Amino acid sequence: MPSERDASFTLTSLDEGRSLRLPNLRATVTLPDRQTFTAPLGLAPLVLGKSPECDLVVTDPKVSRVHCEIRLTEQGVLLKDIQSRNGTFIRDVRIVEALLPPGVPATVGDSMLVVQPSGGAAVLPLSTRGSFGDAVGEGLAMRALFARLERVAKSEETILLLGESGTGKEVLARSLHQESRRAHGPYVIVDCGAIPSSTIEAELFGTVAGAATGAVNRAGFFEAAHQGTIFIDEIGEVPLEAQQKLLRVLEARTVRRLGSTQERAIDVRIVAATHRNLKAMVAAGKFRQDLYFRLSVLELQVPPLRERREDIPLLVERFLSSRNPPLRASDLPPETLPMLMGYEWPGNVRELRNVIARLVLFPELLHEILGPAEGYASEPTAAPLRADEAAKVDPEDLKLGKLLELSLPEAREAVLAELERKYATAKLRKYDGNISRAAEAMGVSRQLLHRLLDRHGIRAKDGISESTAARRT
Ligand SMILES: Nc1ncnc2c1ncn2[C@@H]1O[C@H](COP(=O)(O)OP(=O)(O)OP(=O)(O)O)[C@@H](O)[C@H]1O
Repeated sequence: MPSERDASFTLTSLDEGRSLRLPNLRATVTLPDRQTFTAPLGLAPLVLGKSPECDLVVTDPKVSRVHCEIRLTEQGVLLKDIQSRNGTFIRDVRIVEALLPPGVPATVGDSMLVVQPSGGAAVLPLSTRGSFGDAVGEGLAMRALFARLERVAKSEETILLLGESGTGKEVLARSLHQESRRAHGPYVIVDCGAIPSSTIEAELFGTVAGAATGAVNRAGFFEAAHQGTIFIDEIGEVPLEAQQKLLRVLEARTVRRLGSTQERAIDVRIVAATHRNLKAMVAAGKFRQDLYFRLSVLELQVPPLRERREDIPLLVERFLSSRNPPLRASDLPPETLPMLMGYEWPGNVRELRNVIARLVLFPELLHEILGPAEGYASEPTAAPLRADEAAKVDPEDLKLGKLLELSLPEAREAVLAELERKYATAKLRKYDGNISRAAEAMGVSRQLLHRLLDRHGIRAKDGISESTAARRT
């Protein structure tokens, strides 16, 4: 049996930190009836549990929905219980967090978990920089991603960025453009989640006068991106019919404006992104397989923030230093960083950026902001006030606290921003994350709601389970 420090069981840094030896490991769970569940363990940790959202789904009734996490580290395989009901055990000792020696069984529910090498190791190049364009990150996961981006930036290949909402796909796409040979050309962003499906083709490919009622001669986003880069965000939202035209553009590198027969040659580098599991959408008939294959030649996974907590201090410094006047982490209360490091970050880096902006104004809200009442996993808050009830609120009851230290315009903006955030969160919760229904109930357009969610780092509930699955596919 290999020793606990055997390199076949640890992440090992090579070439003075320029590459990483990644052993080929598998985690296998055997149920009492000998049924087995298995999954490869790579740089991304595996979450084990009964929930279909887990990476290693185990049907043992004594295993919790989310039971434990298995993570490969420089010290070995780290097994961490995630507050499971029946506990996680190594050699009959209940553990909170412990290194799991190779081949040694751990117990989860009535089942046995073993992690073992299964073939040769891979060597992953690591970036020696802690950034790629505007994106920062110094943990192994981001340095491995930056190394791949550095290599593909100069190529002309289409790139597909996958990852949960707020992980940084847009900032990476923009950085790819800046690091590419097209840096002096246009960079055009198309947010397919914010464009109504009825107009998406006109927006992408352009129109000629008379193509439809009121149509004018207009170039689409592809033409606008000529000699530059087009970033197609939320590509999973593109309707099937438009997907077919998109595939044709990707293959022929020509566009035909709606209503025209003329093909126009375009010279565009395509970067697409989605928080959805495109493979699952292909299986469900919602995304064309040929388009997926065309896009996924270079598929890069952007890890969620909870899997790279080591990047949090650097990101906090980045967000604070870009304020006016610039701040440092030491300007925040001392318990801030440990609390930020311990939070789950369902809205990822976007949520971190917004939390920092709020903490700068209201540091005393630390516990309220990062407490269990936030995020969609939490219970709904009390029903919002009706307009007639709101009118009865006595202004004398409002706690002004820190607001009194601000100018009136700043205080007004801070209060309105907070109201907007809580209102949108409550409405989305009520409509189970359905943007269209929430927007309708709020009396605003879907586009405005998208912008509002973006501003506050709120994540719509739809797609959460898909995106969790997307990390592993
Ligand atoms: N590694 C990073 N370094 C610095 N800033 C980052 C990083 N990742 C994300 N951000 C910031 O977090 C915010 C959200 O990032 P971004 O919009 O790129 O996420 P996204 O994955 O494209 O989200 P969505 O899927 O919702 O469109 C932006 O303000 C971005 O600048």
